[in-house]
Formats: sequence, structure tokens, C-alpha cells
Amino acid sequence: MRLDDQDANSIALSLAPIAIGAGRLLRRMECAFIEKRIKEDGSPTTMADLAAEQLIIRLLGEAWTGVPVVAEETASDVQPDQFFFLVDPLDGTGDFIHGTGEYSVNIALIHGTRPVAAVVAAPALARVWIAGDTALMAEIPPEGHDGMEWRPVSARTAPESDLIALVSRRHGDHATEACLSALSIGTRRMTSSALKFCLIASGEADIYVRCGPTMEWDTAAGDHILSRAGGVVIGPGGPPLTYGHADRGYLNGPFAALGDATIAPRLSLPVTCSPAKAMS
Ligand SMILES: Nc1ncnc2c1ncn2[C@@H]1O[C@H](COP(=O)(O)O)[C@@H](OP(=O)(O)O)[C@H]1O
Ligand SMILES: [Mg+2]
Repeated sequence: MRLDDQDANSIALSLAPIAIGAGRLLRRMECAFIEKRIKEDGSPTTMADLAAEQLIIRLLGEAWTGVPVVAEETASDVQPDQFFFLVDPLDGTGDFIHGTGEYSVNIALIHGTRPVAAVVAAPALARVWIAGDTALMAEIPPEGHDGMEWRPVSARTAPESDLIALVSRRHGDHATEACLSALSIGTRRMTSSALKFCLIASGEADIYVRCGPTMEWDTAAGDHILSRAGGVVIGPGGPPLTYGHADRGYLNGPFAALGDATIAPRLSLPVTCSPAKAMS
């Protein structure tokens, strides 16, 4: 398939079964004894991350031959091009290991420096979100059953007070806490992986601030889904995040994901990331 000739919604629909397939593989591996290895950035990786990544790279290669796939476990082997995929085969590896079910498979197609189509699948929660031009959500049917019912999702208007904030279960930092304390947060929910973007896209929460380090494959797909659902994902000073920065090892700066852009002026993000404080 040539990407230039395809519309974004049909690309997103084609990405969904790839992420769901990888998610089913992860579900099967949940019960297996999974040995973890700690990476240089302090986060864990497992055989499941590698198996899901290999499957996704193969399926993307079959569908879109020659389009580079920058994926978490093998990112240094590939250079981004005008079009490229950013893949996190298992976002929330800590949660996969601990069995909370809050992990996701993230795939984003980037054109230039911004995503144009994306999927986030949360296999253990049986939910999947996609976006081309429009953001949609469906329940993942049990294996062997057909029929996905895609429904449009949209972020909600922020309430005057009592915002619902999503915070990382495993990676906190003081700068994020300082940003949140300047807002009238009513509820804080610990949530792992790119699910945070998707829950805001579905109108189930209002804000996710992250001043500790993350990688482009953690955010690109969720960024696109939330942006197409009416929200915004902004860096310090308000510009959208950009992708494909191989020169900085695909590290993101601080960002805020908002269901309602009118919250943005009340936020003060630091210019650089603070060191992550691993919480478990
Ligand atoms: N020191 C660090 N540097 C870069 N990224 C980090 C990091 N610590 C955590 N992360 C990122 O934070 C992600 C988890 O975020 P959350 O806590 O919101 O679930 C991890 O995703 P993976 O689980 O895919 O490795 C990892 O990419
Ligand atoms: Mg990740």
C-alpha cells in the first residue's frame, strides 16, 4: 500500500488488527513466567516486548513495504524517513509484569514530524482506540469473534474545578506534582501506559502532565488520538510535540495532555525533564 494514496482513517483501520494481534500475543504471554531485564533508563523489558515487536514489524512490513519502523526495542537500527512508524509493542511493561492489565500496544504513523494515523490497544481491558482524521474507540472482541463496533470519541469540556488528573503509577517526579498543585484537581487516578491519553480522549479524565522522561513511542499514538478527539498535547510554552528526533534518542521533553485546551494557560511546564523517580 502507498501511504500517499491512502486516507488517514483507512490507515488507522488497517493498524487496528495489527495492534490487536500483538495484544493477543501479549495476553497469551501474561501467564507465562516472564523474566525481566532492566534497561539503561531503568525501565524493565521482557521476552513479551520482543515477541510483540517482532510481530508488529513483520505485519507493518507486509502492509507498507519499505516504510521504516522505529520500535522501542530496536530503535537504534532504523532511521526515520518522510513517513515512518513509531511503535511501543508493550507500553507499561511494569504493569504487564505486575498483572494490573494497564498496558498498551501503541503504533503511530508519522509524516514529517507529526502523527497522521494511530492505534492504542489495551488488550487486557479489551479496549482499542484509533484515529486517522477522526478518533474512534471499540471493544476488542474475544479471539475468533468478528465484528468491531467503532464509536466516535471526544474529549470533554473541563469543569471549573475538580479536574480528573491521570498520573503515572510507576514514574513520578516533583515537577509534575508542582504543575498539578497549581490546578484545581479533584481526583487523581494512577494509570499506566498510553491509556492516559485515550481515557482523556474518551472524556473520562481531563489532564495528564508528565515532566519526567518518556520516549516518542510512549506518546505519539496517544497524542494523535487525543488531538483528533478535540484535546491537545503540548510542550513547554504550548507547541505540539514533534517526532522523529533520532539525534536526541527519541526522548520527549515535558508535556501536558489536555482534554480541553482552555486549561493550558493555567499550566507552567518546566523547559527540561526532571529525573524520573521510579515508584515500583
Ligand atoms: N528514565 C526514563 N527514560 C525514558 N523513558 C522512561 C524512563 N522511565 C520511564 N520511561 C518511560 O515511561 C513509560 C511508562 O510510562 P507510565 O509510567 O506512564 O506507564 C515506559 O514505557 P515502557 O513500559 O514501554 O518501557 C518508558 O518508556
Ligand atoms: Mg512505553
